[in-house]
Amino acid sequence: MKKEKNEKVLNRFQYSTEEVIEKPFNWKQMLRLFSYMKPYRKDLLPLSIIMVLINTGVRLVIPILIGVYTLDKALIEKDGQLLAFLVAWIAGLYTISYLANYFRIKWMNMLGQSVIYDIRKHLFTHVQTLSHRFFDQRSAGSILVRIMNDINSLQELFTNGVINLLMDLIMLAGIFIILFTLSPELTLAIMVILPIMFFISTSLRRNIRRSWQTVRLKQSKLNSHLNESIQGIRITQSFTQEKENMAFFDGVNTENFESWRTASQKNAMFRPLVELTNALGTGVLIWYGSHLIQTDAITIGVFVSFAFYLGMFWEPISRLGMVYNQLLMGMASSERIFEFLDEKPIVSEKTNAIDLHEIKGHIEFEDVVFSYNEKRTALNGVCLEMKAGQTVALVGHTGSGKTTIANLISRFYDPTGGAVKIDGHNLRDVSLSSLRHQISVVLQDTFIFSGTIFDNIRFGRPDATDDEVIEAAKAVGANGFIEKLPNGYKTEVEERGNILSVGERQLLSFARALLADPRILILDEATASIDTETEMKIQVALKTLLKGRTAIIIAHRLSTIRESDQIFVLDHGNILEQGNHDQLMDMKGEYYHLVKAQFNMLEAI
Ligand SMILES: Nc1ncnc2c1ncn2[C@@H]1O[C@H](COP(=O)(O)OP(=O)(O)OP(=O)(O)O)[C@@H](O)[C@H]1O
Repeated sequence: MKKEKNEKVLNRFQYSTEEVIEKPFNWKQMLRLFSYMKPYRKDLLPLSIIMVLINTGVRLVIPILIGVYTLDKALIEKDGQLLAFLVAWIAGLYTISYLANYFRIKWMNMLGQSVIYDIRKHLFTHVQTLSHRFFDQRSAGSILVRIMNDINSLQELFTNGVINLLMDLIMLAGIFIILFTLSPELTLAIMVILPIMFFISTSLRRNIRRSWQTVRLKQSKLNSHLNESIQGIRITQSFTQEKENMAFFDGVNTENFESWRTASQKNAMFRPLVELTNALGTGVLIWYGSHLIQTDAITIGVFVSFAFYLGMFWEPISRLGMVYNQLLMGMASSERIFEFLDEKPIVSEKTNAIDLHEIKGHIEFEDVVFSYNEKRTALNGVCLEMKAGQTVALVGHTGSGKTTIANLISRFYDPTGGAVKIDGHNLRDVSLSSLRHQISVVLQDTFIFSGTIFDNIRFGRPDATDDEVIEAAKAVGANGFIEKLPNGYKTEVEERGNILSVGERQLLSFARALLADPRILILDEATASIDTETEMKIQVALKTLLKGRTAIIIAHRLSTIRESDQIFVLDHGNILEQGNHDQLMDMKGEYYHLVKAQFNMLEAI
């Protein structure tokens, strides 16, 4: 029984994680990704490449100077002057290599960070233009993951990968050419370690990286659970679900721990294996190299140069393996990023869209049909007219289409059939910003942004002065509670405005809307019950807010409905009745029954 209960609880927590971390190489996608480097092709990119070339060239030359020239020539021939000259050159070259490396890292990091900054900005700007339908189909978390994690995983590729690839290829080619020139036999002999090195730097490393990826997935699951638990703590406590919650947490925490243990065990194998391979290479060099010295096939200087180059082998091979892995990961991440970037807003502006100047606020729905998806129609040929300056109430059962009508007026969606017109302009022909600039939407659940009360009210009109903000707050009766807050208008409120009550948040959103001074106001009245005093304040505030503009209210309060100029009664996406309160009551139809059932206050009317 207990187990069954737990299983039910576990079903509650379903976190989707985007697990595809690698994709096959795709040239077209790669070129598109690298096109983000274009703005830097005249400064950071060439500068970094020059530093790479200098650094690689210098590092390739130094072992020859040490082995072949210093040992074989200056020391064996006891040429003091040549020795001093070579030592000075080697010291100078090391300094150049150090400086070139310093600037390479500095400019490459700058290039990588700038590209990441640009991609993130591009993606965020684009996501902001997307239609509501895009957000209907995705959770905020999955969008966040793309803007943060997927772009982060490209960071290494751009910061180190791309340019290091060039450096490593030149370095490896350079080492081989020099080694072959010095001694082809010894070169072939020490090549035995190459396949092992490639194996370690690609397969083994990928295996380790996948294990770390699993750790990250487990961590994000843990994060999601923690987030949900803290957000929903009040509900958890009131339903006494702490034990079940803890059991689930324990499971995710253990998974996280186990995945970490596997990854760190694999990781621990890496370094010793690399060192073992290096030791194998050194063994071959000593064994076969000393044989070649004895047979006079090579000099001691060549032997020493070989030892230096052998030490330089690992770094480029290891990094090539890493870049390869980064490229595969970059493919998966960039595919997800491009999927968002290629998403077109469903509600788009025509190229010759009209800018609506000061509108009057006359709204018409002409035979409007709309569905969110193929399965169900939300509006079935709705015809309605709202005259400029009128207050219109939309009433009806839940799911009858009230919010949909409001959404179409703001043009968050386009109708599937028919037309929505404002002042005679079909909304399909007007520019979105000029339309939305003149409409304010006040939602039931007022969104409070983190910032001060000032910032929150000013959201609708960022250029408003402090005095204008205070005036708007006074007009809707919000000034009283704001002044009682610890820092008045400068009080910091959190993301969801937890320190404010439902009624206070409503008043704040009224002040925000009043300050924006829209021609059309869409208001989804809060359903939450609030105390009579606040209720009265809200009613008074509403009167101020509605004055002089067209207002569409998704009404839940009888007092609001009664004072409306017109009421539309909706049912399953159709307008059943329309008129003012008295007319509709006289009809004794759907409205009459709705009022009777919902408000149970007929006697009072
Ligand atoms: N984003 C959406 N995607 C798919 N279907 C939706 C979406 N929003 C609403 N619907 C569906 O469209 C129909 C009308 O919904 P709408 O939100 O307009 O109703 P409503 O009258 O405002 O209801 P409520 O009073 O509960 O807010 C409902 O069947 C609803 O399930």
